[in-house]
Amino acid sequence: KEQPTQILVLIHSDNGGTYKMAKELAKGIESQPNTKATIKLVTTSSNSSLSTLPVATVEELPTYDGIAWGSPVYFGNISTPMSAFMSKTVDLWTAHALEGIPATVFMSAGSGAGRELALQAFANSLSVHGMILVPNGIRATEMIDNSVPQGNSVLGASSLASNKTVERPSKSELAIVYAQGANFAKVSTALKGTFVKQDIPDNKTTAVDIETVLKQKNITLPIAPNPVGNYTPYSQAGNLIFINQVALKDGKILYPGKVGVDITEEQAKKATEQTMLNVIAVLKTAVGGDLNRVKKTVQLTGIFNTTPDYSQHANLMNVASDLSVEIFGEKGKHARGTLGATSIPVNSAVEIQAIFEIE
Ligand SMILES: Cc1cc2nc3c(=O)[nH]c(=O)nc-3n(C[C@H](O)[C@H](O)[C@H](O)COP(=O)(O)O)c2cc1C
Repeated sequence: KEQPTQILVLIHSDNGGTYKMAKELAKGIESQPNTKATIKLVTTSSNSSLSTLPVATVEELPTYDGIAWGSPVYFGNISTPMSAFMSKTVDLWTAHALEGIPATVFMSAGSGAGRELALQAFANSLSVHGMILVPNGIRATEMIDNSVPQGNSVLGASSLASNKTVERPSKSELAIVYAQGANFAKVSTALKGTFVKQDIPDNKTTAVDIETVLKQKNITLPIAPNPVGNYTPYSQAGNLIFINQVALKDGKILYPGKVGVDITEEQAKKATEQTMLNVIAVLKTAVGGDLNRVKKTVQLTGIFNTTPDYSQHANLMNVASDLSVEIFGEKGKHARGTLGATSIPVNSAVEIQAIFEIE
């Protein structure tokens, strides 16, 4: 049997409107023989009900037979996270990697103000990549209920999410996006094999999605602790992020005290792990939720509450270093310092100071 036509439905969605459209588009795609639609986000959604959706990497885009792009309308344009994702595709553009791949666009708007401008703006970016734009024309408009406002557009489906005369996306809007998906699948299948799948230069092809790594390794990030003084949870200077954390867990210090006196080394390691998870939770806030933007762990400094004769700081700190490498791979390798202190704020056994480079 021939390989199925693989179509990526690539979206940004925070309130879920774009996602509902994406699901219907995917149904339309899969209504066609031997086609498969995969919905992925450009970045983790702020909506917890979408938190299980996978996040796409830029590098995987040229591996599909077609890409359907979906975004909320932001001021008559594509949304900021969609735009940020698009900005990461320069290497693909240089490599002509998306040339000739079919693309189609759909959007969730609020009032609908500027939505056709926004759909067109989407198409502008995709034209720069030389993708084959597949507009929707007046497909399925004969099925729409004209007694309520509808988000139909010849460029691609849209939804008037804040017009609540009917539930949104409305049945009519869903019918249009379904028809768009079905047509897009036909075009993608027809054009399969007419474009050369490119290898992407440099080692970026091996990039892994950090959220997937966290899930695979069963690592749950805590909620980033709030500052308790006149300072910020992180500070950014250029592309560098500076973070300092102690072993706070749910508002209390995990295993407080002096290593070897109040707590065992095993407990100190648990405290170190918690501290490093706090660091990464804050880092996630610093990169707007997208840990794939972390380019490098630059340096980690571990300060431990120890007796004057203690010498196994490195052992304790390995927990934090291992976690960095486990999560970020090669990019997680770093320079490191460790030292002992007679006391640490709020009687934490450990404090970690961290510096990361981000893109
Ligand atoms: C910063 C910002 C700008 C927006 N600008 C527009 C706009 O120009 N026109 C419009 O119709 N809706 C606008 N909206 C509303 C969103 O497009 C709308 O809520 C959309 O349905 C959200 O999609 P989602 O449910 O997938 O997150 C804007 C929303 C935000 C947050």
